Amino acid sequence: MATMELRGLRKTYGKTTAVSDISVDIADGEFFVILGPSGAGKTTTLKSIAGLVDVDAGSVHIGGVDMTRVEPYHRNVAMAFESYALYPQKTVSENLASPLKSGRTGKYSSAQRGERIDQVTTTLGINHLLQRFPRELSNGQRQRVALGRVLVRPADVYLLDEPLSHLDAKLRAAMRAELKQLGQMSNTTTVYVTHDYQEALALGDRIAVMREGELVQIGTPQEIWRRPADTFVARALGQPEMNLLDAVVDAGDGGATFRLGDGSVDLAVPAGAQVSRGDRVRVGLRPCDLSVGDGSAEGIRGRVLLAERLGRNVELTVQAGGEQVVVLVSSRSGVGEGSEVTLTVAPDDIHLFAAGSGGEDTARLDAVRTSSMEALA
Ligand SMILES: Nc1ncnc2c1ncn2[C@@H]1O[C@H](COP(=O)(O)OP(=O)(O)OP(=O)(O)O)[C@@H](O)[C@H]1O
Repeated sequence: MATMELRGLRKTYGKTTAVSDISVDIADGEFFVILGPSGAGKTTTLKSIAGLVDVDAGSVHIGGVDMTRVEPYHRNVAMAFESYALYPQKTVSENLASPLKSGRTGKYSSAQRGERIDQVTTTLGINHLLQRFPRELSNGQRQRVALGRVLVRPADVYLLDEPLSHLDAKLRAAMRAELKQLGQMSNTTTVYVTHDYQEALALGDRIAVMREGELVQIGTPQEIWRRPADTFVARALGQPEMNLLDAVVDAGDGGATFRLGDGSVDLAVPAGAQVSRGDRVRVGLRPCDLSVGDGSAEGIRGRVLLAERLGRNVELTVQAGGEQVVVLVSSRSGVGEGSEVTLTVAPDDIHLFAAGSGGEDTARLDAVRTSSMEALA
């Protein structure tokens, strides 16, 4: 257990800046998730904490101690990689026991080792595999054993790099719950890297969204979901992605009207957004926040172009003015292709971003710095 402070971390590889300026305080026992697309710098950040890369600038403090130039072995940090390294000639049981026999963990009695292995194997659902050799495991099983090898070892900090990436969707969802429970039980500070927003929302005490080497927003799952700081964060959370519709404000101050394409839509301006008549904006609407009524109701009028079944839901693509709006409805709603519909949304679910040209990401107009960002300032 330990607090962790990262200050101004920077790592470049030739002309590539993998991590450009990362600062964050992570609390003792916190489950901290870094969410970002491929190449954002997530793994480099973890390796910087573990001491597996030499940072060009900045510092890493663990438990209040400056670890920036300390050898990885002396940091008391355990890291799980996406690739799953196991000893091929040892059984699963022996693979799990070996981290407890070496170095600073060598002090554990065999009873304590047994207890620890039991706890981790139960959580990861791998007790039945203990006598097998790695070659007798599926990729998903091997990944769980590799994760087990990291988690059996008591450490100040666990660094987990996409540890569920090789599991099928059902097992991933089950393991999310188990991992969360294990994190709470062991109360060990954990930094967890993923590009799966559902995993981030389910697991994180806080989430940092990363883009091109920088942390764009840090906040609780609720803060990041409710108030994404810009359109990049908004699009990173949710599948299908948030609709971003170009609009013009018809009347500012309070209940405004937006012109969407050639139609007008009454949408309340989110509290705190400074907009006036004539301003160009991007209105963000999550597909799951839109309700579909028949064409006679008030709201965004449109026609269903496409209805695609996704399990229990149907994804509708609605042509509304010059815009296409994606909506997620229950398959029982009975709305099909060609239907005339009206889309409505609760005022709280309207996100307003600055206008942009060429599709670049733009900032939230009612942006408030989240508590966690303020703590850093
Ligand atoms: N050893 C290296 N040599 C050169 N470039 C590197 C090296 N490691 C990482 N990079 C580059 O640094 C950037 C960040 O890489 P990193 O692996 O940290 O991203 P990531 O967010 O973990 O991506 P992924 O989700 O694909 O694992 C990328 O552009 C990558 O190509």
